[in-house]
Amino acid sequence: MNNYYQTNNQGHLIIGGVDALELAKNYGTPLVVYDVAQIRQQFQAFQQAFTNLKVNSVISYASKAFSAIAMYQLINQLKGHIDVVSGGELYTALKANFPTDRISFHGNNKTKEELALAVENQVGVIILDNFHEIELLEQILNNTSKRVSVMLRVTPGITAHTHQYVQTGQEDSKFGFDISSGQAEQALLKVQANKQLKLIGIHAHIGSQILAVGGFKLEVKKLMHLIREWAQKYAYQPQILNLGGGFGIRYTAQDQVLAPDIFIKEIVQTMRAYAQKYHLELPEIWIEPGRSIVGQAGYSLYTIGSSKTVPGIMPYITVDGGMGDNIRPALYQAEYETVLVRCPQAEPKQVVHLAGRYCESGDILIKQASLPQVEAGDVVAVLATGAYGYSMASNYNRVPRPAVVFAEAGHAQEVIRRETYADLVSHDCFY
Ligand SMILES: Cc1ncc(COP(=O)(O)O)c(C=O)c1O
Ligand SMILES: N[C@@H](CCCC[NH3+])C(=O)O
Repeated sequence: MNNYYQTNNQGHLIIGGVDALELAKNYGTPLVVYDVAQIRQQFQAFQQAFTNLKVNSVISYASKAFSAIAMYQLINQLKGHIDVVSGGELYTALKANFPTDRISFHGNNKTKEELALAVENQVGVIILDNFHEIELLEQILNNTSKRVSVMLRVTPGITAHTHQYVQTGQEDSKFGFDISSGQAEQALLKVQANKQLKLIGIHAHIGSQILAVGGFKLEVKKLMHLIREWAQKYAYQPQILNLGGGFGIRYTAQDQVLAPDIFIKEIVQTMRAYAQKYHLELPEIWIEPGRSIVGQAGYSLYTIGSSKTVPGIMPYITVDGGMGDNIRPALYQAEYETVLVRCPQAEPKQVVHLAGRYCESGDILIKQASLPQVEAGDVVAVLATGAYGYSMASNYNRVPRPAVVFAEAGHAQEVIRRETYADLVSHDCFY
């Protein structure tokens, strides 16, 4: 079969050494389960890749991919950094007692309150995205003696080879200071003019679910060129180059994935070559992987309910979740694979649309999914749902969001409890 899931001696799917049928029985479905060892392995693979190349580096987990107190605890155990993009993610990290000096604060429209929360909690670095934000931060620091470390997010003018909705490095992007029009340079001057802002690095992020290394090499080239220009013109050289995230994962057999060490080796080689060519010191390299840390470690378990068969039309088999817990198929036409939990290795016998339960025709989790014979009550697992699944979940149709379980070494623990109907109305007020 394949290496993307494991089974026990009863032939059932296991996740983190725990029988997935037991997980479905004990915690109910839909259920999101993470194989924690896989998260650790991915994170450590990025750390090790830099260590092998003797490069100073930071792996900052992009927590928008999956944010939870337990997840921040796990990254802390691994001595990693995190990036947060909202007051809510920051608050969650604070609740997890995540060391604030290892937090990067991102976002293209941080509010004054969010920036103040970041300053008050002494986050490691605020990644500045636009002029409005620089002004807000200056207002917060005014009349204090505080000094804040910042990076500038620049848009390098690179169109990553990925879905249009997850491209971010092209000039026509809502994120960051554009390099070619001179905005990035203006931002540099503005930040340098304020002694309370300490510019420690330059940041760029070209997009997400990128499966080839070419875009990253181009990014390095553009950024090293920029650094040379600023070194010559302003005698300024950033100590850090933050290349963002975007490393792609395997969703289906079509995705040819590169291992972290391949990406990192190519990136570092390119950076070393430009550092030598431009007579620059090699900056410390930061990356912000999100999807590649949690994506393949996550599994969504669903119970099959109704089915519909019309002669001459592909059958629909419906599960008890869908776009409320995984919006990605509807939003990006994302593709997934599914297996029958009681027997993942069973021969496929039918091709069906695996539909969700929400009141939208577009709520199809997998179009043309290959499945063995299944019946109502069977549990299926959709694979590689760990990134941007739960984190983008909604209460559409007032369906409670699922529970999330961490499984490791044969032990399972709920890390986010399932929402109840009472939770759903807990913010409603009588009129
Ligand atoms: C600034 C920044 N860093 C990191 C990421 C994480 O990307 P990914 O989950 O693709 O690794 C994103 C999202 O695309 C981002 O916008
Ligand atoms: N939500 C997107 C990724 C967004 C990356 C954020 N900058 C996805 O599911 O593919």
